[in-house]
Amino acid sequence: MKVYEGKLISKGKKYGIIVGRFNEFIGSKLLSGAIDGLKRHGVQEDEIEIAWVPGAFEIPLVAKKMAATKKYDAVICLGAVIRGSTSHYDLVAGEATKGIAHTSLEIGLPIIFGILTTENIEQAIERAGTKSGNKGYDAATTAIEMVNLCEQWPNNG
Ligand SMILES: Nc1c(NC[C@H](O)[C@H](O)[C@H](O)CO)[nH]c(=O)[nH]c1=O
Ligand SMILES: CC(=O)[C@@H](O)COP(=O)(O)O
Repeated sequence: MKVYEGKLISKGKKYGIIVGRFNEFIGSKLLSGAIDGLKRHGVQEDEIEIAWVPGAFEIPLVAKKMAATKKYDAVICLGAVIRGSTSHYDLVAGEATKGIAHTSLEIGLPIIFGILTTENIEQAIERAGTKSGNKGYDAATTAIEMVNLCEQWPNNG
């Protein structure tokens, strides 16, 4: 029986990070967590490139542009969509999710979903480096694992 696994160590791989500026104080904590997660698993500073976008809705387009360059082995998407009092939350969260999934499948590159979608600010704070960990860090380790896993079936989209 052959079992495929992606190791949690990075050597010579490049990572693009996209972070939404909306709810910036959460986004910047996710970004710090992601950088920490990459560096702790062997990624060098010059192997990381970061793009800030206005909000989560803009993340898929920039993910597609970054992925299309073939310069990165994975792209990590970070942001925080926090429910307000209108239907805006569902639209922004839904489009960001769909866009990221679609782009990842279309281009055949790991594009990691590290966007918080929370009912309130407390839930977001809990997931941005307090009691529920840091989802940016988790997104970084997911990216490394997926890069190593996907390398086992090269050049087939
Ligand atoms: N409400 C949130 C947004 N809204 C902004 C959109 O993402 C977008 O920038 C705007 O509609 C212009 O196209 N973005 C978040 O990331 N988080 C939110 O809670
Ligand atoms: C998730 C959002 O878009 C949110 O900030 C919008 O809040 P509201 O629905 O109260 O306009």
